[in-house]
Amino acid sequence: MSTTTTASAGAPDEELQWLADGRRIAAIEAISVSAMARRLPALVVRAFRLGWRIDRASIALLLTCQAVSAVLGAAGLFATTGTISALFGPGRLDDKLAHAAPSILVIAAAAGARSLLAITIRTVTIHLSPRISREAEAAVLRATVAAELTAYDHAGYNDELEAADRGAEVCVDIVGEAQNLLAALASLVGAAGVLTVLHPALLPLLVLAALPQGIASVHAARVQFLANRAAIGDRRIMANLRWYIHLKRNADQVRSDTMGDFLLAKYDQVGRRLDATSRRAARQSARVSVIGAAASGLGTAVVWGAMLWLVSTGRMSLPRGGAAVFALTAVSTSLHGIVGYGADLFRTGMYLDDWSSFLDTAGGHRPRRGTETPEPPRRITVENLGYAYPASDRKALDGVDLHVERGEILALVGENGSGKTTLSKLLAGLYLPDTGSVCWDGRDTRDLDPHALWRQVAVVPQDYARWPLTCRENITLGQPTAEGDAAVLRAADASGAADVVAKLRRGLSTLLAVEWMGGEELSGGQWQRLAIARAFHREAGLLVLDEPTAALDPRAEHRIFQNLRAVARERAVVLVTHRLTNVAVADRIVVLEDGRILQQGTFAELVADQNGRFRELWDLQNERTGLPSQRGVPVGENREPLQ
Ligand SMILES: Nc1ncnc2c1ncn2[C@@H]1O[C@H](COP(=O)(O)OP(=O)(O)OP(=O)(O)O)[C@@H](O)[C@H]1O
Repeated sequence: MSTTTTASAGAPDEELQWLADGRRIAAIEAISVSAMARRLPALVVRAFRLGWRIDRASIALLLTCQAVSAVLGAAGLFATTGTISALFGPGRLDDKLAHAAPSILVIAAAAGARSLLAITIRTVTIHLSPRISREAEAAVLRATVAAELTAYDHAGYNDELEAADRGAEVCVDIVGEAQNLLAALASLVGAAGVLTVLHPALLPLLVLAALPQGIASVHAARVQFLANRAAIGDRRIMANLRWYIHLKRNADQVRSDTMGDFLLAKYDQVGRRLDATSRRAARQSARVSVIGAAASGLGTAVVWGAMLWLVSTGRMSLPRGGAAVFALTAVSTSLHGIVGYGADLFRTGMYLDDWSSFLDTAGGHRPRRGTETPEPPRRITVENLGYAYPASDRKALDGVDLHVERGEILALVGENGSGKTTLSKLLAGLYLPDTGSVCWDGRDTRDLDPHALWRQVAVVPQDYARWPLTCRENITLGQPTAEGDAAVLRAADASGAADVVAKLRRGLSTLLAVEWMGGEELSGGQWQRLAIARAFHREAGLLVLDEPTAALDPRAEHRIFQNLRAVARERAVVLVTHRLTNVAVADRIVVLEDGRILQQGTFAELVADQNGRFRELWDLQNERTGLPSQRGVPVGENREPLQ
């Protein structure tokens, strides 16, 4: 039994879990209901400010419509009370009707004008909201693109990114909700004025009656938000599982490995965890809402009772009592509106907090490096380099010293996890060292402007991107050189991608995207040829090739390594590969083990070192191919069981 198996025996399997920043979740949970209510004005301002940045005219129009509508609402209500007083007052019926006619006209005109204003407000909001959402999404995209690559390795970053995406999605609602809240507030002011004129005691009573409902609604909104926030992780895991199951790249394995039921069971397991969270939240928010509604119902009964008492004891005349019924209904509708819309706005505001706090977080990962612009490097020097991934307590690289020069091919070899890819990323300035240094012509990568540095870097990563763009754009990456297609075709020729281009329906102009996006699909090796072509096309001083020929056929692979010497003439080339026959092309080979350099030298030197790791790996590879071993012993006669 291996050590690993012994160590893990008896321990329960780890479950899928989404890594979140615990401090942020705790801060969200600590927000009290009263703090939430106090934030409402700030949220309204924020909604309009967001809109203001995008379309000032629309926001100005919305605010004007809102104000005019409020004034008309108050005028209508005044006219209503005037009409009721006239109709219920003493005198002959035709006199009363004549007296009420102007008020009725005002009511009709105000109602008509308010309808028109409501249509205008709705139209402008519909037009404005998606643009706000798009702007919010674009802000998230800009922030992620501008952040350091290491941001993705920090616990909580992906969680916040996810929450920010959700925040950007709901931004579409915020202007509408702020509008509704303002409209309800404006109606309240008008109706409250009328009610106070009728009797000063009614308004405070009504506000008291609505208060419990208000508190309960905001409380329920908070519970709902926290539940949604807590469920983000599980939702994200489910989305990822769905993606793994759907993905065309995995579809054959899901079938041939008969994994469907197993994966669906995993999906279901996370789903049940999610259901439990939602159930808890629904129960909690229902409890709060019931208490709020009961208290509010009781309060409303008290208000109506008070009004009846005022009328029956002659403290308020009957016509005034009739008018007060209207005013009371208007005030209570407005109050309920304020409570409901306020709770909506608050919930959206919390999502918006996620959005803006992610912009801050991503901002926190924005490169803090120098501003010097590097030339294509003549020599890259690595001294005492140490690096550990943020989420790991093990060093991926430790005490590494090496150099690579223009015109030179440096090969990095070593077993899986020995640190080759990490080292190549540090050479390319994608990561910065924790200790020691990486210097381009004597200048520390920490002091260089990152974008200027990356313009001097061409990378073929192990997992290269398959951009849903045209074939030409997949090679130029949207950055054509002055030579245009001539340079594209030259790079395609050197990488073997020219054969691929020749077979495409519209050559370089063919869209390369999965079928459902209207493009042609390539094979894995064809994509890899394009990935190499894009690196050859880039006018960069450092070329990093990380397993660049893993998917290539022998002829294509041969061509790449034949051309590599010519490509290296004007560049420093770093080649990472497990195929040791390919590293014969390198000027120097560095063998890594557990993040440290174990050996370095030329191919001939390393093969000649009978006891070295390179020679061991070389023999193992040759054994498998059945080629005569470099020790001169035919492999077939020297087989030992591989561990
Ligand atoms: N994003 C990451 N977060 C945490 N640890 C990582 C991360 N990427 C790599 N590692 C760890 O760093 C070590 C070096 O990884 P690296 O990818 O550099 O190895 P490699 O030599 O390129 O491996 P391979 O031959 O399999 O490509 C490994 O132990 C790996 O587990």
